[in-house]
Parts: sequence; C-alpha cells; structure tokens
Amino acid sequence: MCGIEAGKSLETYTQLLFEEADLHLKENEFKNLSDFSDRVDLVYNCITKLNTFKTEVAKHQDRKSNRESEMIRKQGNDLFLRQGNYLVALEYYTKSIAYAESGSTNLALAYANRSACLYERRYYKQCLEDIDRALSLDYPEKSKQKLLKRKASVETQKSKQKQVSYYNSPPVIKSKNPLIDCAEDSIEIQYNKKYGRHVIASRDIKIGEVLSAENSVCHVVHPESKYIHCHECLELCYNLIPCESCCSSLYCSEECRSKCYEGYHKYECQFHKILLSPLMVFIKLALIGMNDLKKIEADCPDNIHLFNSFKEIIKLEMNEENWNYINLCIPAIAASIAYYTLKENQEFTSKYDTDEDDCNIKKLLYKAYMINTFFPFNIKKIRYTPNYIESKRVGTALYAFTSFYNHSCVPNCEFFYYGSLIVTRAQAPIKKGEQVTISYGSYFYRTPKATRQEILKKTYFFNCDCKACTHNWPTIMDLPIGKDLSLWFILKVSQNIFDGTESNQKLQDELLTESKRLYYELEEDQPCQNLLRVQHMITEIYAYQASRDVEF
Ligand SMILES: C[S@@+](CC[C@H](N)C(=O)[O-])C[C@H]1O[C@@H](n2cnc3c(N)ncnc32)[C@H](O)[C@@H]1O
Repeated sequence: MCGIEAGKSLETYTQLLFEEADLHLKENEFKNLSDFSDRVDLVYNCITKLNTFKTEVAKHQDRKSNRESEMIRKQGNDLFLRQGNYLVALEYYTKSIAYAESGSTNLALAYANRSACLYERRYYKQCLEDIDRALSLDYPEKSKQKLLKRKASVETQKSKQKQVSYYNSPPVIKSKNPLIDCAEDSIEIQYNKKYGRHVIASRDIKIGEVLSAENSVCHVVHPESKYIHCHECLELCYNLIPCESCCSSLYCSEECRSKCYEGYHKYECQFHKILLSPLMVFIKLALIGMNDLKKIEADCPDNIHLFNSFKEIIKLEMNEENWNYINLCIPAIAASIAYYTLKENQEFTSKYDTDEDDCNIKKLLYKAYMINTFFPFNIKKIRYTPNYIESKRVGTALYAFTSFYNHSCVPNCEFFYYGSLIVTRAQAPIKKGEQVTISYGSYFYRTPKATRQEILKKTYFFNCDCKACTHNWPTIMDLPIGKDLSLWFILKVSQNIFDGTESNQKLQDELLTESKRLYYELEEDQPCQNLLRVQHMITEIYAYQASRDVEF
C-alpha cells in the first residue's frame, strides 16, 4: 500500500482544539443548549480564535503540485525498477497522477509509468487507456517510441486480460417489501419502548434467505485503499483518474468523476487535507441532508422507508442522553471545522444562503458526526488463498436500514458486502414474529457475558437480554460438543474449499445444503460446539461466494 499522507487526522485536531480552547470549562453552558446549531456556534466561536486553528486547520489546503508529483513518481520508479514491486509502484504512480497539475508533463509521465505496471500485471485494457492518456497530454517526444511499442505489444496480449472486481454479482430481492424499498417482504419494522424500532419476521424464514440488500446512504474510501478504489462507486480500479482540482479524489471513469462532482465533491473539493479520513463521511451525510430536507417534508409518508435517503438514518436511536460531555463536544468541534470550510466554498454559499440554511447545516453536521461515530460500517474485501485469508478495508459507509437491526449475542443474521451493497442473510431459521438480529461485534461463544454486557452498555446503552445472556451460555471451550457430525461433513470441511478457485463451486453448494440440513438436526442441542461449527461454515460459504479473487 502506498504511504498515507502525513499530517494530523481529524480526530487528533478535535482533541487538540478541545484542550487548547479549554472546552472542559464550558460543560454547563454547552449542555444547557439543546439546539445543535447553538452548540456548534458556541464551540466555533471558541476554536476559530485559536492559533492552532488559524495556522494548522484553516491553512491546510489541498492543492496540486508538480514538485510533489515528481517526487512521488520517483519513489514509484524505485519500486518498479529496483524492487519489481509493480502493484505498490502502481499506487505511487496513481498518487503522482493525483498531485500532478492539470495538463502537465508530470501528469503524462505518471500515466505512462503506470501503464508499465499495468502491462506487467496483465491489465491490458487499463494499460492501453493510460498510454492513450499519456499520449494525449504533453508526453516528451523523445520517449514516445517506447510507449508506442508497449501499445503495439498490448494489442497482441489482450486475450490474457485479468479481471478487476473484488466482489461477485449480488443476490437480488425476489419479493419486494411494499414498505421497505431494500428488503424482502418476509420482514417488517416494529416499535416498542424496550427495543426501539426493530425488525421482525413476518413469516417463517429459512437459513440462507436474503432479507435485505441495501445501498449505502453515503460512503468514503478508506485511506489504505484510496489509490486503487473509485471514490464514487468504491469499485476496484488500477488506473484511476484524478479530480482536476484537488489531490484527494480519484475515479474509475469520467462518469463517476462528474457524478461525484455534481453531487457533492464541488463542496468539498478544496477541503483541508485533515478531513481526509474515514470520518469525512459525516460531511457527505450532512450535505445529502441539506439536499433532502425539503424533499422529505414534501413527499415521504412516514410508513414508507426509502433507505437511500437521509430521512431514515437521521432518525436512528442515538441515546444522546447517555453521551458524556467530551463525546458530545467532539462532534461540535468537527462540525465547526467542516462549517468553516464550507463557508469558504463559493458553490456552497451561493446555493445555501439563508439564515435557515446556515442553522440547518450546523445541525446536520453535528448530528451526522454523531451517527458516524455511533454506527459506521467498514466495507472490506476478502481474499482467500490456499494458505490464509486476508481482508482489507475498502471504505466506511452508513446504512439506514441495516442499522435498524438490533443486536443479539446469538444473532440469527449476518451481513455480507458486495462492494458498497450490504446483503443481510438469515444464518439460522427465524420463526414468524421473532426479532431479526445481527451482532454489533459481541458474540456469546467468543466473549464472556460480563464483558459483552459491559461493552454493549458502554457503547450502545442497552442491557442485552438475548438467550445467551439470559441463560448464561458459556464461551466455546466450555460448551458441550453436541450430536456427532456426519463423517461426510467432517471430511469435506477438512478439504480446503476456500482455495481461491472456482472449480470447487459444486463442493461448496453440496456443503451448504448439508450444513443447512445439519443445522436443523443439531438445533435442539443449542448451545453446542457442533452447531456453531455448522453455522460458521454457512457464513463462510456465503462470504466466500461474495468475494472475488483479486490482487491485494
Ligand atoms: C443502530 S440502533 C438500532 C435501531 C434502534 N432500535 C432504533 O430505534 O433506531 C442501536 C440502538 O438500538 C437499541 N438496541 C439495539 N439492540 C438492542 C437490544 N438487543 N436490546 C435493546 N435495545 C437495543 C439501542 O438503543 C442501541 O443503541
């Protein structure tokens, strides 16, 4: 992976500003302000006076620089020539492309050098695109012959092109829920005081059934993946093109570049580099909110859930009354930094120019930051090899409907990523009327009850009453084994079915069918080790089927 930019993160800045502005002295004043925009105003007035804000935060511009671009390209050359490390060199060249000034020779050179990496890795289509990009720019005459020779060679190799995508085609919703646009009609949303809004099975559900398939409300690419994933669609792409003004955003196509710019990037384009972190997703959410506010009031009845909109996510239960002062204040600092930056942006100020807009953006930034710290989803890509399983973070996303699922330490569902689409599947049979649950990270067989309860209380402010907590189920080592597994199952499991090839598809399908059958056979022994083993196998096969074998 290419080195992440130096500089402080947004988290570091918020902490620093909290200390320097002596915000701990403002606790009572802050807590007496129930309106979020007033909280942001209070903090904004304290921190924008500080030298740290003026010299570090406000001055952190994101400008192109040929000098930087050249330096990064030379680091890429070193990796390419001396170490033969083509994949990492490729990321350096992409970074060099991001920094190069529009139309410059530096940009042409970085494209040309990247085409050499793409050639070596057999991404011929992408190699050709980069050669053409270099040639259409100010590429030095003296080196053109070499590039044209590579182009001619690619033409003969095209049939050996490698695939680029880190996930397979997702399952589709077969019987669409009339009230929840991303879900099957097997579930419904209910409300009660104890569980807040929660999801219930409206008929018996079998293991493996898809319950929802939801696109993110918004997402950002993770810093460790930013040079090989499109910042708009999150697709894997080894020859990204840059935003024409800033060094931070890269796209897989012209289409994604203009979609992103028009939708949102025009407001963040010259944002300070400190905001380049997974936390950035909160600004995106607030800006979507600004766009959606009027629409929501106008045409969304309360019982219809449009989950790619802002309307649902803003209503998520945050239990604000339980947050301590620093956790309430940090969102106001982050919102103030973002607000300051947006006010510097003409596109933003010309569109949102009323006092009401001003108040709304502060409120939304504050609330969006809280949502982002409370319920972010980490999109991962998984790579299966014969010897190990590797996973990497691709992005951070916010999902409105999937966030509705409540927690259980014995969840009956798991979710799987197909790029930024999140698919939830039953991993146990669910009876009509039963609550549909996921795990917020605490599973009964891994973590003792007291620790789980403490984490859930501290982070999500509820006392878990799932069956494992109620009946004091032990962790895995202390569980009974349960009924014998069939010899067939043990034999198949001992073979490596996750070897990264597609040839064992039939074996996986057989194993999935057998695992589901065994689940029902073992169910009455729950909790037991063998049931967990079978359930784990089901989850692994679905995760494997979602993932494509790509280079990391
Ligand atoms: C992301 S939200 C889930 C949706 C939420 N129920 C709502 O009404 O918006 C997480 C919050 O849901 C509630 N919650 C989740 N699982 C729960 C459970 N097993 N028992 C009680 N409350 C739960 C807690 O208030 C938690 O902070």
